[in-house]
Amino acid sequence: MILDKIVEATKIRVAQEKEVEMPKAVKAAALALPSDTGFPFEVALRQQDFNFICEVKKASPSKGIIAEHFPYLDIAKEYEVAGAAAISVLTEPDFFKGDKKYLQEIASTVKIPVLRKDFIIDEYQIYQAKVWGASAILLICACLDVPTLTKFRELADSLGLSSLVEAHDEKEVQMAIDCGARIIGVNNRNLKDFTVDVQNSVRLRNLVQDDVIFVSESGLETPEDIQVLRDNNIGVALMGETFMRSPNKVEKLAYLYGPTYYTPKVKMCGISKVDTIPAVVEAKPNYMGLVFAPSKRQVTVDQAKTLVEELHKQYAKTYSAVEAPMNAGTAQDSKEFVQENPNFESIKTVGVFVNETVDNLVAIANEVNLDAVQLHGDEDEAFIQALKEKTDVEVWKAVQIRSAADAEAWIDSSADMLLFDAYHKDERGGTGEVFDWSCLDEFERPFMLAGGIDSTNVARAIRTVRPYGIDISSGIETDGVKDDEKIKAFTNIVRTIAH
Ligand SMILES: O=P(O)(O)OC[C@@H](O)[C@@H](O)c1c[nH]c2ccccc12
Repeated sequence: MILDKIVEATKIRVAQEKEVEMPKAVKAAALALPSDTGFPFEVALRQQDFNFICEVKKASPSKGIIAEHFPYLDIAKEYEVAGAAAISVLTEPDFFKGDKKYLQEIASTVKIPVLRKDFIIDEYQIYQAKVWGASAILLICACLDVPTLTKFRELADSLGLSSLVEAHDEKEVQMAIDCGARIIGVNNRNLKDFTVDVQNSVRLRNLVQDDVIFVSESGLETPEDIQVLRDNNIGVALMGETFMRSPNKVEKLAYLYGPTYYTPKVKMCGISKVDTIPAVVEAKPNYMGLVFAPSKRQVTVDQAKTLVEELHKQYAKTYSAVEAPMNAGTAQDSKEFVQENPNFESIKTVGVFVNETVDNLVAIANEVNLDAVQLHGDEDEAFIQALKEKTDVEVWKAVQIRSAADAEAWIDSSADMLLFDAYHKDERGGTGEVFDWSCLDEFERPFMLAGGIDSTNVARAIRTVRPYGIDISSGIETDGVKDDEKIKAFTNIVRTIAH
């Protein structure tokens, strides 16, 4: 049986590895690392909607070589961009052509948690996983007894590593439960004869309580497969081969998720140079943000005026010729055309302010021709109401989020839009920090999501938070300067995943 062979080979491998790196040293290195990790692997798998663990796998005993060309780091980065919740990396060398360096490099490159996929039979391998940067390990019920599973899970816990405990049948699911697993994976592939049956995880789902994370593993290929899992109360899929064989993993994951049924608005914020306008016009976000408050992206009223004029001029030049009908001769015709063609909707401009007076806000909004003002300071509800009496431009309120209550406090605000950002005790925004989006799970009002959004997390932001819109600033910059390529890449990702 293949599993026995793999376990035998693993024993030999571990013995050899212990010769090279002394168990004592590996253990000490693991213990020197922080154990208060917050178990990011589990947090990731508990996000709203459905979550994918995408696997980096060069070969397998059942399929032979899966990826001749194996740019493992690019594959992992693409998984992250695509919106994977976590990445699984094979480190088993003899049957799966894995390598510890794949895990080490991937874990130090991506921000999402990484699982060490191997045949763990010795505590030594758990310390290794920690040292190499994993957030989780795999424990296979077919290789270990319950006392050992328990011991290994507890060791992993003490290091801040999560354990995905893998089962294949009723008996093994019971073993997983008995060892106290918080994550149980049911393998659809029988490791004894390689047969695959996607229904296997569905069949065993009800044996496991709802507070345990349940993962369906192996042999998953189509959106229909994923739908079957969803319909059966399974929220996580672990997939390797299907992704490894897909040339475009962002498209593949979007296809497996299915339509988002909406497209979030995009606001590109902190535009401060005329040079950036062509890229903005080309990307066609819904909003362009100009920062009037003190910031490295601050613009003066005059600069803002020039930027807005330039935006409107270049926008008209780029799109009107192509999209407006030939007979849109009169101003009235063009206006009607614009009204009837939502795609033609121009890019609106939003000014960002901190504790500015009502009079100044009104004056600047008029002079610069802003469509909205976004208040990032201590402005309260009374201030917003006073401002709304003096102007027709939209009033947006930015709120820093530490808890669900911070958002809930604004649910009845008269602000036209709320924008949620990371909390910072000194800064008013644009720090590039991501906050705990689950604070917004129960929030029932449209909002813009801000705070450290970039190409690597926007897919997850859209799928898990479903915000009315996305606000991006540092995520489209390189070294503090807006980057045309990042603007383009970000726009492409949003278009690929949201439809
Ligand atoms: O490539 P697939 O069919 O999507 O399967 C991925 C993963 O489930 C599979 O690689 C796997 C499941 N359990 C394992 C244990 C060891 C090695 C590999 C595995």
